[in-house]
Amino acid sequence: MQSEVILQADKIGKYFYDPEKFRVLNDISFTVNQGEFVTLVGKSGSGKSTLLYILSTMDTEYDGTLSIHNQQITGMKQNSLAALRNEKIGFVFQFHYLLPEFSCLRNVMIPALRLGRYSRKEIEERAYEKLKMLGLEDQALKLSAKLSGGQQQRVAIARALINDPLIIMGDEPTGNLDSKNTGIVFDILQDLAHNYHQTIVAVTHDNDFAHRSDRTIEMQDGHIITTQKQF
Ligand SMILES: Nc1ncnc2c1ncn2[C@@H]1O[C@H](COP(=O)(O)OP(=O)(O)OP(=O)(O)O)[C@@H](O)[C@H]1O
Repeated sequence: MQSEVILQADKIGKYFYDPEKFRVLNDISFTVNQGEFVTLVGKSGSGKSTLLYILSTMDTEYDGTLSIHNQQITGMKQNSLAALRNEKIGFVFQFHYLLPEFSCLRNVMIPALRLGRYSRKEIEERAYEKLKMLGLEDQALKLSAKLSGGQQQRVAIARALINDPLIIMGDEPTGNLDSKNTGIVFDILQDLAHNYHQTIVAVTHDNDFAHRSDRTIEMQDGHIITTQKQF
């Protein structure tokens, strides 16, 4: 069965001024299919975060075109983009950005409350389901600040999943974790991709993490230099 294309970047380019104009991304083209777990790697300064920011629809100043699930994103108005982002993209960052005064359940509910598609009761049930999927059902009512770093990152993954996003974007999702928790978070992401067809694109500096993903896209000086399947 042919997988659907979830993300398509076509000749993405970007300039910064520092203070002279310089090209930070040049002619970046690739596609990501449903259920693929792709990592973006490359030396510091190669343009990974800049690219992820564009792919996440947060930066709209670039050349080329970006499509998500065959919908052209480039040129969309900011308010439509914000709605699309909340509904279709889940984010997992290096730092979990959970609200410490709220329970884990409440933290996970937030993007769904913002989306406004489900009743509060349904949202609560969905949030509980996602926490259960990540082995955190016993922690649901605890304050997020009371959890360990690894558990907090799993709550952040549950929050990223609450609206059943088309794609999860990770910006160093294990950058703040020890090796044991890195392994746990990697296994969760891989399970989501392989068993739930969740599409994932993550920037990482962790070679081991990258080598275990389905495909690495390596960047150098704003170009893609290799894109290789991992076996
Ligand atoms: N807002 C900005 N204004 C000017 N230059 C910038 C800006 N943001 C990033 N840069 C420059 O663009 C280049 C790419 O930066 P980027 O953060 O995308 O790299 P990266 O590969 O993610 O690096 P790291 O691995 O260190 O996070 C670098 O030379 C950086 O200094």
